[in-house]
Amino acid sequence: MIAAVVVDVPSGSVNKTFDYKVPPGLENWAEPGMRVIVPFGPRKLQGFILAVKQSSSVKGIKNITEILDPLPVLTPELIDLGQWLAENTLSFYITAYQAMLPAAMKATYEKFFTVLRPEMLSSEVSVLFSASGELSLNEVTKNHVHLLKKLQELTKTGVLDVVYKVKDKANKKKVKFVSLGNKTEAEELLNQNGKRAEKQKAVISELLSRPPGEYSLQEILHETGASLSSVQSLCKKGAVYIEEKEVYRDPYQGRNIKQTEPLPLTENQQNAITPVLDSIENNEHQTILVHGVTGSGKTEIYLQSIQSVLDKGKEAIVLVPEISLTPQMVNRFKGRFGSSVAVLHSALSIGEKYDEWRKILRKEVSVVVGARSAVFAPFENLGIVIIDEEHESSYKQEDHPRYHARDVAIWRGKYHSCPIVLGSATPALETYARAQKGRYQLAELSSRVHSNPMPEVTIVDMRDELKKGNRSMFSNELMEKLKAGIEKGEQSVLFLNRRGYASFILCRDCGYVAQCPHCDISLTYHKRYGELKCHYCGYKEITPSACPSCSSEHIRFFGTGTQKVEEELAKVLPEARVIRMDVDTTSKKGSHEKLLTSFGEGEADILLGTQMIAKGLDFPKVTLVGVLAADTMLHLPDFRASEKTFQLLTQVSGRAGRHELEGKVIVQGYDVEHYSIQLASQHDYLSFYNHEMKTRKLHQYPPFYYLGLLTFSHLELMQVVEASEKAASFLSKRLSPDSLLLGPVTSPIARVKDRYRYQVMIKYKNEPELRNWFEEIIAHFQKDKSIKDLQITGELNAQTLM
Ligand SMILES: Nc1ncnc2c1ncn2[C@@H]1O[C@H](COP(=O)(O)OP(=O)(O)OP(=O)(O)O)[C@@H](O)[C@H]1O
Ligand SMILES: [Zn+2]
Repeated sequence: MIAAVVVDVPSGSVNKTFDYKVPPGLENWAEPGMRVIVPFGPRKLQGFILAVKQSSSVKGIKNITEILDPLPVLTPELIDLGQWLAENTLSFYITAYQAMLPAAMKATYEKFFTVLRPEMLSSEVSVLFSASGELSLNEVTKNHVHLLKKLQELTKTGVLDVVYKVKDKANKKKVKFVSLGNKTEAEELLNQNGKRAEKQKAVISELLSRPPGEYSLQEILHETGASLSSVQSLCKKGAVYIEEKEVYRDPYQGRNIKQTEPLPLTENQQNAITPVLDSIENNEHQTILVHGVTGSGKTEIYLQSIQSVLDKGKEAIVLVPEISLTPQMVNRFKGRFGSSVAVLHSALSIGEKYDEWRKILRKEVSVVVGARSAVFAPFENLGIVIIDEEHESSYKQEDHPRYHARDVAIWRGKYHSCPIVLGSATPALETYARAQKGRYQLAELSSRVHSNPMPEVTIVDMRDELKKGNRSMFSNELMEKLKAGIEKGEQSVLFLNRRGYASFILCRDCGYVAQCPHCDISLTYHKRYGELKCHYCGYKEITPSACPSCSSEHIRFFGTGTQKVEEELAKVLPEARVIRMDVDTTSKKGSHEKLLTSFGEGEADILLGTQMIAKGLDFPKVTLVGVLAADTMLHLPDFRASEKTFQLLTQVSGRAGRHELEGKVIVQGYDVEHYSIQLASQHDYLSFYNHEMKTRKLHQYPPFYYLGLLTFSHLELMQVVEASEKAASFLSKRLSPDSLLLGPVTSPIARVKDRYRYQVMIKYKNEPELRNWFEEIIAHFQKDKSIKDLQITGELNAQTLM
């Protein structure tokens, strides 16, 4: 039996499968989708079996060394998907497959010495080896460095061998359980006297008082105050059993989640859910855009769609943006579907993620709620994929493999003949355009569930406030409304748009701005640590007390951070109880949830925060939303700047007046005439869409054109210039007349980590060969020995130009 294996070497020359023999003992075991260890040149590497066959045309093939999985970790579907993914994102097969699995399963190797000829070992060396004849290199370098040279010699002369083993990053969690052993033995113990026996008796009585079964040893120790050794001696006497078992780490353990029943749908919801239910009923793939204003009850539509998928014995994936994967959101799914829900997001530890993922693989759950990569959940009977806030840029991975979760979902929807539901109050332009063209079905929810109107929005031009003599960061109207809210016992959300609003250090005398010495970007000020930090490479320095350029002392922190807003608030509204949510206050695990819970329980009047409070929150008492600096994102060098501004303003505004109380929104900024701000304040998605589509058409941007992007980076400027010029001229000879070639030009961020960056952009409608040309260019420079260390990334459908 022969296995075709892709190995863990991300390089163009090995981006294919290699044939290996399956040793006789393993023939009944080896299956496509399993991870294996194979010899590769002098190394042993991890790989995936993609196919098995009877014979190979390759001569002298080697044996598989080890099979790592008892069952395949990639389903046949995922094996196909990985191939498609690699080809469409210009990445290596191995990278695509690894992206589908939890990080814990990615290979890290530990080297071991093993003994081939024990009789040749001196006693000094032989004692180091474990009973199984292994000694890890790690152990040697830590504790027996002086023997390293000797061990290497022994390896050269064939006394020892070196093997590579994959280290399981997520050591399975084991827990000790205790249960009652021999009952007469135990009861007899209760009658004994003696001080030491007291604790043992307590353990016995505790176990006798409970229904027969296994109880966590830790819990029993805690309950009885007994020590581990006293339970161990009970165990020796046969009165109890101690057993160690593998358990799942459950991040949601002990949480009290209220079960919810399906709500009777409103007429609007009924209309919107119909195409979804039809698609489920008919086992027919459809992509359905649920375009519903904020608070229109999209989540209830998701929940009831999932219910009907589960009723058919199928499985569901729900994707939510990382940032809104809040406990509030998770509880809505756990509250309806209980323990059949697995949750995957980046706040979980590597081990927790691995455990959640194994529940999916073992078919112990049928619903997954997770961020982007949950789209690869290894379900085999998928009945629906729901993408909430489908316009969010976090659904695009900006690293290899550069996939968009929406594309992957639709691929899987076709494979399983099931619906893909895209939900948003502000769909991406691309998505809405497809819905208008009929490629997606459109379901509209134009009003809120509770029959209150959309909140009224007032736009305040802060230049006018300044003219009126108001120098604070809050307009008069916002102040009044905040005060009124506190008096009425209602709550407010204050949103500070941080993106594009760097807090930088500026010299008021010479205009010097502190810049990263390795990247063309200004350093961000972190008050808490008194340091300046580069968000691209992590470079840090102490905040200077005088200007490094002109020595002036008037060097000051500029820009507005949430901390500054909080300080200001304390001055002008001392009576307000404020909860601040930003990266600083939520860095500790669980703090995010704590802050939101206490806000939900009315322990604060104002929730102040950044992007992380813009979405998904549903608090009935919030009647006022204030937006500080609505316009900052408009000036980013990004053709989606207007779209992102519109989406964000709509989302934040949507937090106000979601239930019985009426909502009010105040939007502050300097460039407030901009159509994205004006139309967001009128809750007018369609006009925004039409306006923005005209702009995109005029400037030949998506969705009218795809953006192909080749980015070159190198430590030397001349190298990137030359290489990108070569690539541009190669492409210009081949592109169809309808396509546009732009560049080479410097990237919007011209240097990152000391590497200069240049890019070539292609705007195209139909260019079936583009992928091959990109691959050719990349392969060409990989082979070219005269340019070392040139990095090229290619994208066929770039989302940003950064
Ligand atoms: N049919 C219904 N009857 C009563 N209440 C409902 C119904 N459907 C939804 N709701 C409630 O209405 C509120 C708003 O719904 P939901 O949060 O799902 O809106 P949404 O469309 O997801 O909004 P957003 O886009 O702002 O997140 C929630 O508190 C939800 O429980
Ligand atoms: Zn930097």
